[in-house]
Amino acid sequence: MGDISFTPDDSLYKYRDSLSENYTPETIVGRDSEISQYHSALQPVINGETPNNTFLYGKTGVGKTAVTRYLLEQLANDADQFSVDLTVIQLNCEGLNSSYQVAVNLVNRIRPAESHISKTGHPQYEVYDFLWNAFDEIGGTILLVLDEVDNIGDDDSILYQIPRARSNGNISEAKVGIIGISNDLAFRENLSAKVRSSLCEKSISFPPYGATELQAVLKQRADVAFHDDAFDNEVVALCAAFGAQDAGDARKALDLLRGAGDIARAENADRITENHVREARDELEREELMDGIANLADHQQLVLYALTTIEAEGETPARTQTVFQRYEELCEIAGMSCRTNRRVRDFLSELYALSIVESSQRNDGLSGGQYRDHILNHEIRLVVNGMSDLIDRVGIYQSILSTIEEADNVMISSTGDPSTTPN
Ligand SMILES: Nc1ncnc2c1ncn2[C@@H]1O[C@H](COP(=O)(O)OP(=O)(O)OP(=O)(O)O)[C@@H](O)[C@H]1O
Repeated sequence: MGDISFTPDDSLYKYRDSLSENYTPETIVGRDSEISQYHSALQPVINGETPNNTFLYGKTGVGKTAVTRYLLEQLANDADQFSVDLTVIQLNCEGLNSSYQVAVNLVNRIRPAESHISKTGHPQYEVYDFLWNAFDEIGGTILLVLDEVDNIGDDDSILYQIPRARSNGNISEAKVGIIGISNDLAFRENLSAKVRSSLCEKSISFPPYGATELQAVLKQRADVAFHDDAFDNEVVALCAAFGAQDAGDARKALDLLRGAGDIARAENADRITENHVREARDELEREELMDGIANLADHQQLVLYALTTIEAEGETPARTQTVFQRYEELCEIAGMSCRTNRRVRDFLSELYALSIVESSQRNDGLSGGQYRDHILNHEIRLVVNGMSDLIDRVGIYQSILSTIEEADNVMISSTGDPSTTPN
């Protein structure tokens, strides 16, 4: 075996970790309006007043956590300077789906390890009492940052109890404010009126990033991550343009830039090109699609297989009924019993929700009726690749044969073995 030693390779990257999730950028760019609203929501803290309960909402990767971290750090510094007694408690509510569990976790977060309470052994009122006492013991101003707050799904919500605790006489020393964060856009609308009015005294919406904002975010990181001559503005602009197209998610745009850097490094290139970005995007799209397809149940995959074979015949967009007929045919080939027409319609809606399929509502001018038609949202070869296990079991449908042969040829030639490379 040849030399397998590892040597540091820093011809491209100066500090690759700055493109990772855990890196905190020195400043936040492209979120001025949200920062200004958030700043005024937090202003009472520094005045020694009761904090506003504030609710942040927006899709994933739009800076809710980054902006919160940035402002709370500044607030903690300024609180020190103006002798405001401030304590910030952060809790991610993922997996905590009742107020009871949230209250237990908060109590244990505040108490030292030796006096933690059991996760099930106390009645709810007792856990709340522990919590009020814990708050009063801390005293001063307390900000509770509850990330993924939409997990808490009960009526007698802690999101209602905490804002009321002072006026109800449960706490006397501490002034507690909640910062709730959610990427479930329907959560706020579905809250009961009483919870909404207490939790959402200030609501701040974080819209998806546009290309200009993403460009600023990426440029700032690229300057830290790469050597000056390893990238140019076109590369950053292309990642930003793709990012804006893909839901305006900064996390994905950063992943794309890092992916492009990694491909360039693997090729020993001394700078990142637009081609590296396109390759990285292909790779990320493939991974995402693979994950999406791998999580589908067999019949959902069969419906996707049906649409894929129709697309390979050049017959998409295809109506639901056409997809259903091909699905029936595939079920028969596979020796599986079919689901109903209605179930297949639901499967298509789910594939649409996962962005695997694109569907549109159409009006039939002559009959005045309405129907939906469907088309793949990705290249056939990627979808076929993601369904390879199912295709192995069901068999290769005639219309996708050439796609599979082409993919095999690519794989054979990429092995670099000239004896097996077709001419
Ligand atoms: N305006 C910004 N300036 C600099 N970096 C940013 C900005 N917005 C987001 N980022 C970076 O993008 C990534 C995702 O952002 P963040 O975690 O804040 O998203 P989020 O809205 O909280 O998403 P989620 O709901 O999934 O938690 C982080 O690495 C963050 O540092």
